[in-house]
Amino acid sequence: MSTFALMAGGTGGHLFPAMALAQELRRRGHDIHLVTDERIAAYGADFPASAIHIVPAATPSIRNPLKFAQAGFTILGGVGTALGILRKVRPDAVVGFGGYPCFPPFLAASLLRIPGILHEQNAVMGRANRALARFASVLALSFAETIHAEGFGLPKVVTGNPVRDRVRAVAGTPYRGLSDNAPIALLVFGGSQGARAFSDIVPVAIALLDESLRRRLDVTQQCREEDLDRVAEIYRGARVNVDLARFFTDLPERIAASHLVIGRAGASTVAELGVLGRPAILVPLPGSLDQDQRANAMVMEKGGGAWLCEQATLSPQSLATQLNDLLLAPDRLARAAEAAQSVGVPDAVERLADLVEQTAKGQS
Ligand SMILES: CC(=O)N[C@H]1[C@@H](OP(=O)(O)OP(=O)(O)OC[C@H]2O[C@@H](n3ccc(=O)[nH]c3=O)[C@H](O)[C@@H]2O)O[C@H](CO)[C@@H](O)[C@@H]1O
Repeated sequence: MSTFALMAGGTGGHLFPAMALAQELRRRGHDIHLVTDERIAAYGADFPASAIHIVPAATPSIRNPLKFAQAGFTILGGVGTALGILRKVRPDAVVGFGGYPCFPPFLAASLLRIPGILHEQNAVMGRANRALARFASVLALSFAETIHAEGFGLPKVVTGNPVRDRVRAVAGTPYRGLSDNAPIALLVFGGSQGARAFSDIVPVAIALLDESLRRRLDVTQQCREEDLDRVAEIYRGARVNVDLARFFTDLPERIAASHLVIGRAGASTVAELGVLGRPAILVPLPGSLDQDQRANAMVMEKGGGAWLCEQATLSPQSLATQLNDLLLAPDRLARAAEAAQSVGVPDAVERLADLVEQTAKGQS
């Protein structure tokens, strides 16, 4: 039995792959500790670890010198806290999943000469991971082609992005094709924090569809708290069945049950659509520094499993036209479902767990 410390920023995107790995390593009899930030309270209630350690972290902002200095002190404090934790836990290896909260503990592990695996979930290597690469023993990638993953002189292994047991439990559910006049399950979600743009655009687009399509729709939509009432009102006016929530804990089952998904293109979203094999309209989060979601969506689109739509050109009218075309073309949806599945990596978690065990034994 070995002990591993997993390090991940406390939101869904980084935390869910860490959770998937923790589940697998525990099945293999290992002891797991999680090192994260205080946001864990919202997402990590059922994280399988013998202890969850909170380490202070900050995102350095280069534009503001005062904030930059403050962040520097917080990070130094975080390294100190992490050194104390790691000396006590004595992990055989640490695994960093990216995000600035990983920075202090991963650095601390390197100071203590504990082998470190970095996992990148996106098709663009994130800034925190790039900054940490020189302290790592090996880099695990989700996509064979990952932008900015070159030049670190590190061994690289393509493992895929691990998905949680809850996703794996429904993998293999066959895609139910659309048939004439039968209900249509449409799932709309915006990543772990919801997407305001989907509340603005999707219900209005659906209200523009022909009545014959609208009455067949069963919509599930994740909405931010403040948008729930206005979105419910639009669906009510359009006489469309809808299930709205701020966060669906049973999202994997809902993805499996859907005919079509409208989503952002965060790394776990794309990995889950692949493992479950469901067609999607992907609208990458605009304005992010590295355009990581755009790169993730492009992998899925290239594989034939999704249609990439830029938010800048998405309007209720354009979405209504696209939905109308797709929902009246069951064959296109079924082909895209199959193509999405061929992009998925269902055994990513085993591959990553193998790599972690090998690295701890010094075999990587
Ligand atoms: C705004 C932001 O920083 N986004 C980043 C964040 O995405 P973010 O965390 O939003 O998105 P991801 O797609 O990676 O993860 C969302 C996760 O939440 C789950 N889910 C979502 C809605 C719901 O109601 N229920 C539910 O369980 C999904 O199943 C999925 O597992 O991390 C990703 C991985 O580094 C990056 O690609 C994103 O760019």
